[in-house]
Amino acid sequence: MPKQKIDQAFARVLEKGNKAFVPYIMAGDGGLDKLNQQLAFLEESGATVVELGIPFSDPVADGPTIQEAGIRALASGVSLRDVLNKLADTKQSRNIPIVLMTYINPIFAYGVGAFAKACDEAGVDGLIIPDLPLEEEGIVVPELSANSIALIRLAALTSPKERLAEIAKRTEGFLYAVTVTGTTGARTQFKENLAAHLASLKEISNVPVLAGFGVSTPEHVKELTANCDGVVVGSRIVDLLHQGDHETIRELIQSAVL
Ligand SMILES: O=P(O)(O)OC[C@@H](O)[C@@H](O)c1c[nH]c2ccccc12
Repeated sequence: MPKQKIDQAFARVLEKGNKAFVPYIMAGDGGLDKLNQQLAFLEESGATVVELGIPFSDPVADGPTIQEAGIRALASGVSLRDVLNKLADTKQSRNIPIVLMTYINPIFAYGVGAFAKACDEAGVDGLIIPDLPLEEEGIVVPELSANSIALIRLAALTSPKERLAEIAKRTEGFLYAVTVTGTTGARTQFKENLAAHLASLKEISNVPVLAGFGVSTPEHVKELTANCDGVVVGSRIVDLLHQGDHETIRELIQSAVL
């Protein structure tokens, strides 16, 4: 029951009074051979769930750091199919839930039914599809549900109240609260009214609310988790992993622990 695996992972962390930490890495950055080792390192370091990006040629939601990681991964010839095969081969060696981040196009190219089945076989627990609006998600939801794969919805800062309510109602696993307007990438400061925005999402969500986009320091983690259940950190982790700075990654993950 993959969906439940995500729910249980969050419950375990939150019950202890800690906050959830979801690192994002780009699959195939550094070579696909490294993937299993990278996932093991994140699991050991205390990550709650891992968000694994699929390299894509047209990453419209991504800023420079993740675009470059995608270019490195594509240059080494990594495809969605390769990532799913690698995850399936190494499934027994990990416990941490895996959420794939991919745009809708590679899913179409794969075939929605075949993709959902391959995700299940690979031990994928959830999906983030940033360019799939609520109105269009009917094209994937039945196949994902049939394979117990959670679809994590994104709440934009600019969404009107009624839309946020619908997103909160439908999301599975967690609610991804996007903290900025714009693309992914480390930032230095957040909007003043962000705390209130996160608190209002907490009120309407039945699942954990995680803040992501721009989170890059332990101070950010503390600041944001005062009003939500955890954080997603992408660009900063991608950078540190590329530099081989495992110690700083570990410290960042541990900043979510009380
Ligand atoms: O890189 P940042 O600013 O830390 O943001 C998280 C992010 O990288 C990760 O969740 C992500 C990567 N690509 C995305 C596309 C859409 C939504 C989310 C993502």
